[in-house]
Amino acid sequence: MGAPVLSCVKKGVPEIFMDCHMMVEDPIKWVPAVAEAGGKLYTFHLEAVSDPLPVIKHIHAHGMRAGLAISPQTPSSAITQTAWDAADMILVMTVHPGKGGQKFMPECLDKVKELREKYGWDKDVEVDGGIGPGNICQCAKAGSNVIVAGTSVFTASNPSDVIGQLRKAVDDVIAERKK
Ligand SMILES: O=C(CO)[C@@H](O)[C@H](O)COP(=O)(O)O
Repeated sequence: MGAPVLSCVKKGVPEIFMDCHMMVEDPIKWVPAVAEAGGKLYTFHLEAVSDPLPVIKHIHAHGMRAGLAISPQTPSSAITQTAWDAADMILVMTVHPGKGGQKFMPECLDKVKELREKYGWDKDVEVDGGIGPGNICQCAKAGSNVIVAGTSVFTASNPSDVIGQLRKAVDDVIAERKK
């Protein structure tokens, strides 16, 4: 899905917040087009760049929030303090990026825990891949507060009920942590 599709979605739903996960080789290249199309959060892969900071600066200069993603093979230690401070969100993939419908990899949640222990709660930590009502509590307890769910929502007989369950699990953990 590229910028032309984003433009059409934005036209149909003007108030939409488009979180754009860019699984591309040269992420800096697509920043202007995605911003122009109405993207609000531009997430790119750490594995695709030698230094994430220039890309993050470019994203911010185009008026978007910047997300930094790590794939299952990349350790949490690859997210440096500088990268954490510069990004608005870290995405910890819980499947190998590429397609929906894959099996959730629970071991990836250790990285969410490590990031929270090391850096705290001043940034969003998103998880993506194989997530649904059956594993959302694990994700939320590990420290993720932004959830991507495809198959579990789109194949549900009542998608809004599934979304409600995902939201509640995250909200409950956040409320518990604030006590
Ligand atoms: O882009 C990706 C994986 O590459 C994800 O966004 C998935 O598409 C999420 O779908 P499910 O894993 O929830 O089916």
